[in-house]
Amino acid sequence: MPSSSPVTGRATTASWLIWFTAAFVYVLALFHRASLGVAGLDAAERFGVGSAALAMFTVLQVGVYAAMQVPTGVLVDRFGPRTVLTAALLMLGSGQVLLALAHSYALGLAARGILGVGDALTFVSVLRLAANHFPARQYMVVTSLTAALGFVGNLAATLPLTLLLAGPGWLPTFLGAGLVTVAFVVVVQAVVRDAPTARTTAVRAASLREVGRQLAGAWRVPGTRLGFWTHFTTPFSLNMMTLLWGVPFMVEGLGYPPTTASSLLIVFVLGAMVSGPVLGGFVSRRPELRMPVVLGYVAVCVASWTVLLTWPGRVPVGVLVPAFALLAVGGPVSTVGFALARDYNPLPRVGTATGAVNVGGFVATTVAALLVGVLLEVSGGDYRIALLAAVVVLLLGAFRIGVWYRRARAVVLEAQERGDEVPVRLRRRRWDLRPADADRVATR
Ligand SMILES: N[C@@H](Cc1c[nH]cn1)C(=O)NCC(=O)O
Repeated sequence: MPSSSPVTGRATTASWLIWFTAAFVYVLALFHRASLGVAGLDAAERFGVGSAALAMFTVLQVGVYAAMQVPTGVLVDRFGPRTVLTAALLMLGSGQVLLALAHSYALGLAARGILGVGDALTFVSVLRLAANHFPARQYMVVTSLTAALGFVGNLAATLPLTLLLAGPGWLPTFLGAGLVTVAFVVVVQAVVRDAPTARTTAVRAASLREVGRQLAGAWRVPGTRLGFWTHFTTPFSLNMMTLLWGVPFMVEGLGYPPTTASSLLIVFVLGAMVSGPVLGGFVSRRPELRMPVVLGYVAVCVASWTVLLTWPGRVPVGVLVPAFALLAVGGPVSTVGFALARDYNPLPRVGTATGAVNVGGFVATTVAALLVGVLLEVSGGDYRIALLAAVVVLLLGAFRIGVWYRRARAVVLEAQERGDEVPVRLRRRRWDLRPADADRVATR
């Protein structure tokens, strides 16, 4: 099945078919990831646990996801995305089947842990296929389309899943979802090819030392580090609200009925789905503006949180909707981090670098979600105080973006001034590091 050359040429129908099949695995992963959002109350009843124990499901799942990102990147570079996607489907499916059958809290936790591993293996594999099958200039569009399509899985895990749980019930719903996921292995094996030519798929056993060198090599690149902090700062508000604190904030903090609260969560999903392709198209046409877009988003995000947390009295729906929609844009903006990893690392190391970047957002999500929980306890349930944790994480991320943006620019400017080819040409600004400082950064 021939497809485009990885860096030049045009993507073919085969490239799109391979991408779509892989992206559908991501849709399944997001469905499984978000499924406990609406099944939380059923889970609490089934396992006989309270809200703190219930929150552990999310923290464990996101924590496992974050911890698995670097190993995932290494596995993708080592075994190829097709094999890793197959493993992802098997883990996602078996985790969900185990959850369907589980009657104890411990088994339920184990099921979500297995599912978290499967989830962790998915996104980086899809991006690696995009890097292999599409020319570099299309990478950002394909990445944004992947993220947008994934949210279909999120949507399926809202009202349709609620109806399935209320109708057929826990066992048939989760068992069916698990088995369909395992069955999709057949489609992946039939359609997905790691790369357009056999030459680029060749896999060689790498020693642990080589793996370490690969990771250190990716991490040393300022573009990877800038990607990490971009991903740390931008999607966690969306994740934290949709996976854990959105509904409690609106119900307990603002006094909205649970049905209104869960309907308002759809604003996050639609906001990310709609803005993703628009942003991806814009940034692919104007890659030199991708970091200004990230910085602009951070400013908008700080403003949105400030409005939400300082609004006198109950925040009205007319304010919640635009604020949530703006926070949701962080999901698509985070894909800039992957484009940085793609542009500043050699192709055989892109999986590792992408995995390293993807750790950022999920570490930030875990830290912010935990901090909110702790601050809720300490403040006696005051959401205005507890959600300040999001602003603190945001400001930390913004500071680190500033540091690594200057360092990454310094390296690119120097290469450009030497006459080397660079992925995105830059214009030297007054606030750029001086060449002497840039030399120090490059050799560090
Ligand atoms: N680009 C983001 C998009 C996102 C964040 N949360 C849900 N989607 C991203 O990092 N995706 C990785 C993933 O596994 O969802």
